[in-house]
Formats: sequence, structure tokens, C-alpha cells
Amino acid sequence: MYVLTSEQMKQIDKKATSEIGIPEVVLMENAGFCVFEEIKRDLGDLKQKRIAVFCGKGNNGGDGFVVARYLLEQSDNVQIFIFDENVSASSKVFLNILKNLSANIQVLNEELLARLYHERFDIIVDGIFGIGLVRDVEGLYRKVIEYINSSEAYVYSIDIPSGVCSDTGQIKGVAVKANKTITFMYPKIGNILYPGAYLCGKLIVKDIGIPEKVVEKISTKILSREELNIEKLYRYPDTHKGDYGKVGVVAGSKFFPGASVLCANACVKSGCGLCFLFSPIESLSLHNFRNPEIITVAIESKDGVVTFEGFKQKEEFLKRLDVIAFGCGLTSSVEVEKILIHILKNFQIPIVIDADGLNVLANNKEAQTLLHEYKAPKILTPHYKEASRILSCDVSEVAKNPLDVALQLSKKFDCVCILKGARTIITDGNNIYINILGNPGMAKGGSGDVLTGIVTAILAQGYSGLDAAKLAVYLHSLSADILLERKSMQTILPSEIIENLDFAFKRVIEG
Ligand SMILES: NC(=O)C1=CN([C@@H]2O[C@H](COP(=O)(O)OP(=O)(O)OC[C@H]3O[C@@H](n4cnc5c(N)ncnc54)[C@H](O)[C@@H]3O)[C@@H](O)[C@H]2O)[C@@H](O)CC1
Ligand SMILES: Nc1ncnc2c1ncn2[C@@H]1O[C@H](COP(=O)(O)OP(=O)(O)O)[C@@H](O)[C@H]1O
Ligand SMILES: [K+]
Repeated sequence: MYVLTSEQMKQIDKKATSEIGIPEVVLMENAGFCVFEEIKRDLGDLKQKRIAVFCGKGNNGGDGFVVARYLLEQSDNVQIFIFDENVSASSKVFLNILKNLSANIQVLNEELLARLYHERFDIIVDGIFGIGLVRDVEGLYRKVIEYINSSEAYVYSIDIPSGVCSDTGQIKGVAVKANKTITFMYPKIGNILYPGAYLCGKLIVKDIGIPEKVVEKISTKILSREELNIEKLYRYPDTHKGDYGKVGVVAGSKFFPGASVLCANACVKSGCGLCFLFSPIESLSLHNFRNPEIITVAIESKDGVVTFEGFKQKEEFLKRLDVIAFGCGLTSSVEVEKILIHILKNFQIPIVIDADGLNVLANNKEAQTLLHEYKAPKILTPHYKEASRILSCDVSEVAKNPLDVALQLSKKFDCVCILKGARTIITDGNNIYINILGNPGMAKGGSGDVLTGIVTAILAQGYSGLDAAKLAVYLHSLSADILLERKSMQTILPSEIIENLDFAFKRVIEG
């Protein structure tokens, strides 16, 4: 499913009205009716319900007037609150209808707002701002939103909770916390990215009669099973381990032996033919025999951290493998920096770079240039902090616009970027996928190492960088969601996400 910016939605609306000739009031009528239908479906008999409908000056308010008209037929207590009589042209049509119906319409001011605190509404409909919000919410608008958030009513937001930026999901000063949001045609980015996604409550997407033909190709989509390329997961009978990829995981140190094992375990559990773990002996000795499928390659170390000389002794072996995962738990050191630079200069193997590999990129301009020039497929898997280090910006800047940041990283290194977070963004610089699976039970050290292992193994099975990234992110978060069906967020462990890949693969393959 596409995810739209406000500009894309406006263009679609414009085409529907000017090229196809569907009047704006028809779309508004349909939008308002959809919201009414949802309320009716939820609550059934509305007769005794006390309902407040808040309408702004724009078309979002117009949708609110339509909802109010239908609600008037159902309940004896519908109050409509407006900020201004001077509303948009289409909204005016519906405001006039309400006036002709002698509806209870009140113009908001401080005094009225103070009185509202003594009233009790069962339902509030929020039609204050939609995709037309342009600046921070202040003054009376702010106070009304604060009032809505303080009330006990069940809140329905039209299109997007008022105050949420539809292009980023960020709060512009203050925003409504809805129980349910009904958006039209396709979700907007602000409905999908946090905190907007949280403020939406349950999100419902409704068709309002805009023909699909006015939609030009949109590059941003929600990552769903339909978007995955699962054909390559099919295993023909006449195959052997060499057909499924040989992976080299360069990871681990005395300090983080677990990171390397999580990564390598996730690799072997994601279908690669062979998995070699290149790690300092101190790291390997802690785990080795518990993971019999992993082939270990000890790298000479100093103080528990890999050395460049140690790596060079084993590099010919690594060169014969199909994919490299580099970074989990290596620690940041000059030696690690030298190894990555050496790989980028001398290897031609698809590579996944995570954790301390990303830190090398953040600290070393030469590594950045070499990565840009590196010819084989490359996938970076930063979380927000790692992304901010590479782009030399504050982590808050990444949080404000993760889509842009993922695109920037992808273009900077000509790579596939998996920007990890509560909503993980995947992009190859052209297409963007937003993952909506997963849960806060994954917010634990080690979850990222697991993802690195999965994506590396899938890349080794003949996938393109983008397809591997999509499949891996989906499987990783689906596995955690399946765990949540019988566990709690507190108890889900990254190692269990690996174990449970059994079921995630099964669901993805069998549907
Ligand atoms: N053809 C269409 O465009 C359709 C639009 N629809 C609805 O229309 C909405 C978009 O309508 P609009 O483009 O009129 O935009 P909005 O109704 O979201 O808001 C625009 C109005 O709010 C004011 N405003 C913006 N930011 C403000 C701020 N921070 N403080 C105070 N005032 C502020 C603007 O000056 C303008 O008057 C959608 O979200 C959707 O609900 C639906 O009716 C379906 C069809
Ligand atoms: N609240 C959340 N909802 C969904 N997924 C999450 C959430 N928090 C973290 N994750 C996922 O868990 C993983 C965490 O990765 P990362 O921060 O690199 O962990 P580590 O480096 O400790 O292994 C990412 O894939 C991320 O998308
Ligand atoms: K709204």
C-alpha cells in the first residue's frame, strides 16, 4: 500500500476534481460519510450519546460538518464547534446545510472553552486540521486540542490527528490523541511514522471514490507480504549447501561475544548454506560448542579485539565466501578501521555493515569514499544514533525525518539503507518501504545483530540488496510479533527471535 505526502494527496485530489471532474464537495461528502459510518459501526445506537464535533477553517473542518449532519440524524445531542465562520468554499456548503437544519453551532472562544471543561461528551470528532497544517499550533487552537486530550470522550480524528505533521508524523506544537483515525484513499506518512502513528490510535483507511487512475507511481510503500519477493526462498530438490550461499561474519570481541553469536546464529537459521564466524579466540571460546552449525575462524587478537594482522592471515579464506557481515560487537578500534578499509579496497563481495562497521564510516572519510566506490551490493543497517554519527547531525534530526535520512545515506554510499527503529525504513535511494510490524519487545540489545544475520543470509541466497533488506526486516519483526502472541514484551529475547524464525518463514512462504 502506498503512503502519501500531503503534496501527493493534494495532487491526487486536484486531478480527481479538475481532470476527472469529481466535484470537491462530493469527495468531502464521501469522506464525512465514511467517518460517520465508522462511528455508527463502533457504537450502534447513538441516541443517548453526547457528541462534540470540532471543525477548523479548511476542508478537514468540511469533512467534520458532513459527519455532524449524519450524526444529527442519530443523536439529540450533537454540538458543533467552529473557530471561524469564514471557512473554505466547499466547507461553506456543508456549514450552510447545518445552519438550515438549525444545528447547534457555536463559535469557540476562551469563555466557551472554559465552560466545555464542565461538560461531558461521549464522542469527540476532531476535524480541526488535516493535511493542510502548516505551522505550529498556537493560541485558541492549542487550547482546544489540550481540552480534547483532557476529556474522557472517545476521540475520532478525521484524516490525521490535528497537530500531527502529515509529512513526518512529528507533533507541531501540540496534537490530538485519537482513539481512532479515519484517513482517505491511502495513509499519509504522518499516520504511519511515530509519534503520529501512536496518536492516530487505530488507523482506518477508507475509499472516498477517487479513481485509482489519477494516482501516479508513488515511491513510498508500507512493507507488506505482497511486496516481498519469496520466489528465491523456494528450494529445488536437486540442490546442495553450496547453492544457498557461504557467509562470513566478521564480528565479536572479548567485550561483546554475544553480538557475534546472535548474528551468526541468525544467519544459519535464515537458510544460508554455510556460515563462518571470524572472531577473536576470546570471543569464540565463550560460545563455540553451543552453536555447532557455525564454523569458527579464530582471528589473532590483542586485548580481546581483532587485529589487522590477524585478519590478513585469514583474508584469502574470507574472499572465497559469497557475502560478508561486518561489525557486530567488534568494538571501535584503529585495527577494526584498518580491516574495513582493507576489505573495501581489496574485496568485491556483497557486504552488510552494522554496528562498529558503521562507526568506522562515521569516523573515517576514506572509508566513506571507498564504500561509495565499492562495486558489490552493500547494505547498511544503522539505528538512529549510528545514522546521526555518519551524517554528523544530532539524533533528533534523524528522528524528525527518518525517510529523508535513509534516502541521504542510501545516496551517499550508493547502497541499500535499513534505518532501524520502531518504524524501520528501507530504501535503495529510489523506493522507500516503511515496516509497520514489530513491537517494543524488540527494543533490547542484540535485536539488531539478529537482523544483520538474517539479511546477510538472505543476500547470500541470491537476492538483490533491496529484496534481501525487505524480506529480512519483515521476517525479523514478524518473528517478534508471533512471539508476542504467547509472550510479553518484557520477556521476548533476541535469541528467541532467531528460534522463532521457524514460524516467521513459514508464514511468509505459506501465507
Ligand atoms: N479534495 C480534497 O482536498 C479533499 C480533502 N479532504 C479533507 O481536507 C483536508 C485538507 O484540507 P485543507 O487543505 O483545507 O487543509 P486543513 O483543513 O487541514 O487546514 C487548512 C486550514 O488550516 C489553517 N491552518 C493551517 N495550519 C494552521 C495552524 N498551525 N494554526 C492555525 N491555522 C492553521 C489554514 O490556514 C487553512 O485555513 C484533508 O485532510 C481531508 O480531511 C476531504 O474532504 C476529501 C477531499
Ligand atoms: N519499539 C520497537 N518497535 C519495533 N521494532 C523495534 C522497536 N525497538 C527496536 N526495534 C527493532 O529492534 C532492532 C534493534 O536494533 P539495534 O538498535 O541495532 O540493536 P542492537 O544494536 O542492540 O542489536 C531493530 O531492528 C529495530 O527496528
Ligand atoms: K483532523
